[in-house]
Amino acid sequence: MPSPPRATPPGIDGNLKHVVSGGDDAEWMPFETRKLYTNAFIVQDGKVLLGYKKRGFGKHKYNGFGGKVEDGETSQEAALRELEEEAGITAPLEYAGTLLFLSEGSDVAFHIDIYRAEEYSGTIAETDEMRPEWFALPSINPQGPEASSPSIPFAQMWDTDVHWMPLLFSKTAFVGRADFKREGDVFAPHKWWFGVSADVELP
Ligand SMILES: Nc1[nH]c(=O)nc2c1ncn2[C@H]1C[C@H](O)[C@@H](COP(=O)(O)OP(=O)(O)OP(=O)(O)O)O1
Repeated sequence: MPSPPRATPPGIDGNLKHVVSGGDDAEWMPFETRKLYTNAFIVQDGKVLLGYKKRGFGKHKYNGFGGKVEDGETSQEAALRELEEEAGITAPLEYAGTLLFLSEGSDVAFHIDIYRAEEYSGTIAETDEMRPEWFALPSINPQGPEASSPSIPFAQMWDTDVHWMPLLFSKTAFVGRADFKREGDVFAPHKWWFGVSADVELP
């Protein structure tokens, strides 16, 4: 029997409606402070641009392009700067959602504002940090040109991204939280919750 939806976790606000949640019954991890980050995705012609992270935390995973919001910057300014620094392009980024990410052993919660755009300018370029690659969305037309791109490599991404990416692709603003436990060198998801504003009609 599916378990009932969990209550909205601590640290995320608003009048929200549950979409998906899971994990074990342990408490949500406590945190002292919140650090602001960004993550940006280009979604175009049935494909999404992801970057293979070559160094740093999250190395060897595919992700959007992003990083820390610096002092004096808005999150959107940071998202534009990071997209340019990591993929060499600029884009009319629009807010798409917020993810609160916690990892065992740290009292800092990463508050990640997620952005998307359907067009970009400039030439996509590999950088020291990221190798950009296009992947076909799950809902592609098998006869379309996008079908020649590989499928999104969820097995090589942060494990809970598979739960919110459909909301990103359907342009449904979402909010969620994912707590990860440390298992040796790797981080394993232990509890997650994603939702949307209570007045949103889900596709
Ligand atoms: N798609 C994603 N799903 C997820 O669950 N957690 C993510 C995530 N993208 C980033 N995180 C978490 C993990 C990581 O600790 C933190 C910061 O992520 P980033 O890799 O974007 O930042 P960087 O350390 O590269 O920052 P900069 O050095 O400023 O570029 O946010």
